[in-house]
Amino acid sequence: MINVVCGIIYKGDRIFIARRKAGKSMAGKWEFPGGKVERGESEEMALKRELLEELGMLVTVKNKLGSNVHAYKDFKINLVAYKCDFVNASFKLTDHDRFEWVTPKELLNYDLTAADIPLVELFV
Ligand SMILES: Nc1nc2c([nH]c(=O)n2[C@H]2C[C@H](O)[C@@H](COP(=O)(O)OP(=O)(O)OP(=O)(O)O)O2)c(=O)[nH]1
Repeated sequence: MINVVCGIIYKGDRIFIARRKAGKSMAGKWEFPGGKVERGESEEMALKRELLEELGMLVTVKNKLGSNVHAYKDFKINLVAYKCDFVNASFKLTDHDRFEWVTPKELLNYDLTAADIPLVELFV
């Protein structure tokens, strides 16, 4: 099982989502950004590190919203979601090719990764 942490990043009433770029696994799918938790790292540390690396983004990590275990064809992930408040960002994208700030209701209009869809119910 792979432990992945992602941020439900709020700016006012909108949430940040980003599209995985060509060449990545699940290219073209939208996600809540984040990444794999490394050995010795807390989930909060991993999330802050990944957001800085992938988006040049600084957030305040708040409470854990929930998690979802999803079995893809080749691997299984435990995707843990934390509520975050946006602070600032350079938006220099390394792993994504688009991003949007959307209302919770708009989220399901995007082609999210399969693991993300049950998470949406936690905050819509
Ligand atoms: N960050 C993030 N990853 C997600 C979400 N939903 C989902 O299935 N994933 C998957 C995609 C990846 O298999 C894994 C996250 O790893 P990652 O994107 O940090 O992977 P990586 O940099 O090592 O690159 P790659 O091997 O996936 O190409 O979790 C999500 O909402 N956010």
